[in-house]
Amino acid sequence: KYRLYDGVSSLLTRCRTFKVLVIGDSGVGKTCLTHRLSAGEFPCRAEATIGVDFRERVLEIDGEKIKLQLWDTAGQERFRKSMVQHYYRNVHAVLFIYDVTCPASFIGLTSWIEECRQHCLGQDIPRFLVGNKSDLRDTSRTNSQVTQERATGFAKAHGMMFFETSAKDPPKKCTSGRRGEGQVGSFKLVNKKAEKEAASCC
Ligand SMILES: Nc1nc2c(ncn2[C@@H]2O[C@H](COP(=O)(O)OP(=O)(O)OP(=O)(O)O)[C@@H](O)[C@H]2O)c(=O)[nH]1
Repeated sequence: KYRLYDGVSSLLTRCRTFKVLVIGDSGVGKTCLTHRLSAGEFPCRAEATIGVDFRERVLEIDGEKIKLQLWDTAGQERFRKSMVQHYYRNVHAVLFIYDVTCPASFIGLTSWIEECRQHCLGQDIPRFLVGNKSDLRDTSRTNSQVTQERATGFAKAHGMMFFETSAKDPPKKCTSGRRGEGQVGSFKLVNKKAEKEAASCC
């Protein structure tokens, strides 16, 4: 039986939900990143996503509880198929993920941008470029990796905020607790202009 108490308590616990779409080539680490964001740890094993997996993270921003609903989508075409149109419905933000040690996954971003265009994703929807696996970055082998300069230029050209991170070994959190100082949670902001924008939006 539905009681008044249940109604009031569900009203009190309800919070605004934001749908965040996570896209990128297969193997770039979408599952591991969303797992890190929701559970705070690197999963002990990750299998190829089929269709979509959902994870959640509740944040408190300026005293208000906000729920991020992370849509971890399959990078492999054969596991996406007819579901794609559902991914793009009522999206609040998109994370474009690539692997910093895999230039092909960076080049592949153009087809993910094209997919967004085909599904009429509005230009007003915030887009974030995320270079994952920074723990594997080898500074002596810049040719076989995606440099931060290259990614910064790409992000600027496509109106995205750019972060580099590692689901496995994330950069240390900002200790001062203030925003816009180069890090947002365990994501490291690379673009200075974006840094200012982040200070005003999160
Ligand atoms: N070293 C390192 N390995 C990572 C990191 N993130 C993911 N991996 C590894 O990369 C592989 C692929 O990770 P997934 O999270 O399954 O990749 P995905 O993008 O979800 O792949 P699909 O589901 O096929 O689209 C796994 O072996 C992970 O352990 C990271 O930050 N650092």
